[in-house]
Amino acid sequence: MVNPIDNNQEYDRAKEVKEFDDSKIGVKGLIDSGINSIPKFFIHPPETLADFKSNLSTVTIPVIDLSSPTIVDEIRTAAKTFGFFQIINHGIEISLLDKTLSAIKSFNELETEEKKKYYRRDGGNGFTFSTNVDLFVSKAASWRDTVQIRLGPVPVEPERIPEVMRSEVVEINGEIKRLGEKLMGLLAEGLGVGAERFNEMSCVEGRLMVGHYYPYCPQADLTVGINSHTDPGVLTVLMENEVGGLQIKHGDGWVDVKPIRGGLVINVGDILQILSNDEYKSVEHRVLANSYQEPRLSAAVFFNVECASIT
Ligand SMILES: O=C(O)CCC(=O)C(=O)O
Ligand SMILES: [Fe+2]
Repeated sequence: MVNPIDNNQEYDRAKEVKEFDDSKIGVKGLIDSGINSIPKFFIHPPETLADFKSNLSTVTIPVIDLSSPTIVDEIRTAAKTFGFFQIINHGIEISLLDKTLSAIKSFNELETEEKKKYYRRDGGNGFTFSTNVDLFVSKAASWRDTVQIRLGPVPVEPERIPEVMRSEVVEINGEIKRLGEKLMGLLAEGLGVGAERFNEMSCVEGRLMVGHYYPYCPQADLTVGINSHTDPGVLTVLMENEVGGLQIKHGDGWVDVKPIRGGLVINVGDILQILSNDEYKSVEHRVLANSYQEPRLSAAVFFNVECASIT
C-alpha cells in the first residue's frame, strides 16, 4: 500500500520542482535571491553523499603533450587505464579557451529577465538554457545551470546563440572539430586500425557543446554539481576554469582532476568503448557542488556518431 505521508511528500516535491523550473531563474537566480539553505529537492540521498565524502585516491590522471613523439602509445595507455587524460600543446590558444569560458560566464550573469528568454527544455532550435537537463526525472537535482548548443551535423543558426557568446562559440567550434579529428586519428592508430577509421565513421560530425555554470552552493555537502555518469558519445573534449571539482572513478576510488591552465580534459565515451572492443574505457565521473565564491565554469564538446540531438 502507498504510504499517504510519502505520497504527500512526493506531491510537494513535484510541485516545488515545477515552480522552480517555471520561475526560469536557474540555480544562479536562487543564489542571487539571497538564500542560505538549498531547496529540499537538491538534497541527495545519504548513500550518494557518503560516496562523495569517501577518500580520494592520490593517483593523478596522465598529462599528455600532444607534440610528444610517443603520443600514440601515451594516449592508448591513458585511454585504457584511466579513460581520461589531460592534454597540453594541443594547438588551441589559451586566449580562445579563456574567451569561451568568459562568454559562458557572461551569459549566466546576464540580467535574469534577459536570460529567462532562453530557458527551455525543448532543443529543437539548437540552443537551450536550463537547470539540469534531467530535472524532472532525476531523484535529486544538481547545483548547476547549463546551456546546450548543437554544433553539428546541422549547426544551430548563429542568431539563435545569445550575442554574449556567439562569436566565441563559432570560433571554438572549428578548433575543437580539428582537435577531435586529430585525437580520433591517434586513438584509432592506438588500436592498430587506420588513422582515418573513426573520422570515416563520421564521429566528428555530430557535435554538441554544453556550457556549465556551477555557482557557489551554501550547503555544498548536501548536493552535487553533476552526479556520477559516463558520457554516452564517442569522445568528450572539456575545458574548465581554475575552480576544480571534477573527479573520475579509478579502481575503487575517486581521483581529483586538477585544472591545468591552457590544458584540456579528454575522455572516452560509451560508444568508443564499444567500438574499441573494450580496449578503451568509458569511465564514471562527477563534479562536487561548488563551495567557493567563484563559479566553476566548464564547456564540454561531445562527439557523437549520429546526429547530436538535444532532448
Ligand atoms: O563540468 C564538468 O567538468 C563535467 C561535465 C560533464 O561531465 C558532462 O557534461 O558530461
Ligand atoms: Fe560527463
